[in-house]
Amino acid sequence: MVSNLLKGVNLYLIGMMGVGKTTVGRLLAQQLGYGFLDTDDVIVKAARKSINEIFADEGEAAFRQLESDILAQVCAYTKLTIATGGGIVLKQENWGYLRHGLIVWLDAPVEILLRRLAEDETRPLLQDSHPEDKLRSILKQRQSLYSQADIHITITETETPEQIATRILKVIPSVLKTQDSQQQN
Ligand SMILES: Nc1ncnc2c1ncn2[C@@H]1O[C@H](COP(=O)(O)OP(=O)(O)O)[C@@H](O)[C@H]1O
Ligand SMILES: O=C(O)C1=C[C@@H](OP(=O)(O)O)[C@@H](O)[C@H](O)C1
Ligand SMILES: [Mg+2]
Repeated sequence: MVSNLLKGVNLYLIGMMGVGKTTVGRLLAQQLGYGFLDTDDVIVKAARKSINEIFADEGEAAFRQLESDILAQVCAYTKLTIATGGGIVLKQENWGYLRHGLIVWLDAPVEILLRRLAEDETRPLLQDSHPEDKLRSILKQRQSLYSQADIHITITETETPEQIATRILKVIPSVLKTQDSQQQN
């Protein structure tokens, strides 16, 4: 069982908006018998405002601070799957928190992200006249940061959230083995 191997270590899902962190994270938590948290949800509940409202009223920098505060608090707990917001990788200090757990990068071509988010109005950074260009420039800025994850999963158009969760669970043992052997050296 993967959950026995993990010994309560948290899983953090990172990656671009629309890739499925929230959807797949919830399934992974169920399959592992873990709790599930989404940093955006925690922020919305605490602020009693939508992400759009926080960006509009307080600005992106204030949102990023709330995001870091949440991350600092959740890493005190174990047995959690945490879906992060796509921009969590931007702050260097966040990596110190993410590294408490196993970091999974969900990656997808921009075309897929764009199709999924075409009708979506809840991502303030995409409320732009050229959402495709915006997504490409955000990805360019973040790609090297996402690539610091422990696990890289590139999803395809037709893969269901269940199939993606299963694929992640399959690769976890090999990553844990590598980390164990690094610690012994
Ligand atoms: N594997 C998938 N196949 C099809 N649609 C998906 C898949 N994963 C997520 N979605 C859909 O894509 C949108 C974005 O998913 P979400 O989990 O909110 O992504 P993120 O948290 O990474 O922004 C949602 O409408 C969700 O239902
Ligand atoms: O990529 C980003 O900067 C953001 C991604 C969003 O979360 P999802 O990645 O869950 O869409 C949310 O945190 C906010 O709109 C900013
Ligand atoms: Mg999300």
